[in-house]
Amino acid sequence: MSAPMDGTILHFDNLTLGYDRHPAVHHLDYVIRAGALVAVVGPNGAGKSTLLKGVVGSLAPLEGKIRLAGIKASEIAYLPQQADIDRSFPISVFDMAAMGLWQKSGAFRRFGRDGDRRVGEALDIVGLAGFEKRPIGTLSGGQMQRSLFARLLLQDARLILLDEPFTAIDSATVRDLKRLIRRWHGERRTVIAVLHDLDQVRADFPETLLLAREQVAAGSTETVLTQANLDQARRLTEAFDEEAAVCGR
Ligand SMILES: Nc1ncnc2c1ncn2[C@@H]1O[C@H](COP(=O)(O)OP(=O)(O)OP(=O)(O)O)[C@@H](O)[C@H]1O
Repeated sequence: MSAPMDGTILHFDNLTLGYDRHPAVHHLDYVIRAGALVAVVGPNGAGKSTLLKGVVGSLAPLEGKIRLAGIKASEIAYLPQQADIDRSFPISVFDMAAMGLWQKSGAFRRFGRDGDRRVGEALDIVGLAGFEKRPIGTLSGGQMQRSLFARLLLQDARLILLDEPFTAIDSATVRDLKRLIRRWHGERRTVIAVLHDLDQVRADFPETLLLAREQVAAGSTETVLTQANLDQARRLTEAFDEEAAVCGR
């Protein structure tokens, strides 16, 4: 990876994101270092998915900024929540994974034998060798998640965003996918994952951003995931007014 060891990759500057002028995340100031492995946690509705959507550019800030440092938008890979993925799309496991190559080379390029080999290798790594021709609609939840991780592998991205990658996934798949995340971390890629299982966060993610529409705490996981901070996040999320307008803070 070409990212400097102590460089930053992503800056949130007084960031407010929302829908129809109603903020879902507001006044966030935080910096992510290149190579960091960061969990984003918080109660339901805390704005975690919204934050990732802002980073991939599918939601423009209402206020403030998201700044990428030293990377291009095309170097970001994004795994949406399972509920947001249309599995009725008639595409094979092979072609789904191969989409990971497009981002670098353009959608209509043919990849030839080298591309086919790389897709095969990625499917092998995620444990889906032999599934190449299966329509994605016939996969189990865990198999589908494995095929999406194969796509991420092929994207070869420097910043990887994962929205609830382990929700409703069997334990063997979780174990295998965690291994891939560790591999990405070892390769100095930056990984940001929205997670609900705090034991998982404590075990595998050194850094945590605790959100409740605003930042409650951020930094080393141990200092962020205290009972006091978690209680505060719950109180703030419960008290949030869904109809609130963007404030002038
Ligand atoms: N497309 C949308 N249009 C309007 N409001 C939305 C939209 N998507 C999310 N919201 C609202 O924004 C707020 C934050 O939602 P978000 O999905 O970011 O929360 P979350 O922390 O990811 O929650 P969960 O843990 O339940 O997935 C919620 O009040 C939600 O209803």
